[in-house]
Amino acid sequence: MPNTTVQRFTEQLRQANFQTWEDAVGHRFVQEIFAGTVPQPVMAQYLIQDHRFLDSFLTLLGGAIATADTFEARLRFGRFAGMVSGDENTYFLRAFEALGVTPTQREQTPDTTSTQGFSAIMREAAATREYAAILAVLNVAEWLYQDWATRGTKPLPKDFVHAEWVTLHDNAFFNDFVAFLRSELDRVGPTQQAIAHDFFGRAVGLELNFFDQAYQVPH
Ligand SMILES: Cc1ncc(CO)c(N)n1
Repeated sequence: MPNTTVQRFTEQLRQANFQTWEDAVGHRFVQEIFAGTVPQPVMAQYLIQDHRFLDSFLTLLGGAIATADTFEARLRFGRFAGMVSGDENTYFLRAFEALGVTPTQREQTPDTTSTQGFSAIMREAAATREYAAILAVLNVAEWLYQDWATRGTKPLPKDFVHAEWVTLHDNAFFNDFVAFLRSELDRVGPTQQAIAHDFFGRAVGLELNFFDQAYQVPH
């Protein structure tokens, strides 16, 4: 019997980048987060870089608020921007404190090439003013993180720096938001396939590089 199942558009995007996606969600960093064994210099480097990622990410969310075609979508992006600017940002500040990362260290650490790459692709996606392009990057950032965070084994490590990095990406609010992002891209992506594939594929590559580059510090 012919297989007549039509895959969701977001599933097609993931399949088109399957190996890179799997390499990212199964990365050593993810394994060590669940084991509670990420070396301190690696966690510090990762979070310094990721706090900058968050800044560009908020720019992209602003683009989503501006280009979404429904009020309901704008409200959801607005609520998510509130969470990122609140709970998630305070996690970073508490983690820097616990890891002994000083403001000077944060300032003096240069951007890695993947941080620069993320900043550039998020600004590029926002500048297209194409909702599908913006959604493609948002989907990778949030869905790929939800995927690794929900695949790991419980119980979580005791240390909040490790445990909370999992729970920030595996909770009811976050899971709902990822479901919303996917349904939006399933809805608007099929008429914007080329741009959606382009941004999605590049963002998956950057996610893998981002994990790799956290280990490019002495540890
Ligand atoms: C690099 C990266 N990708 C995705 C997320 C999830 O928002 C994050 N915090 N950092």
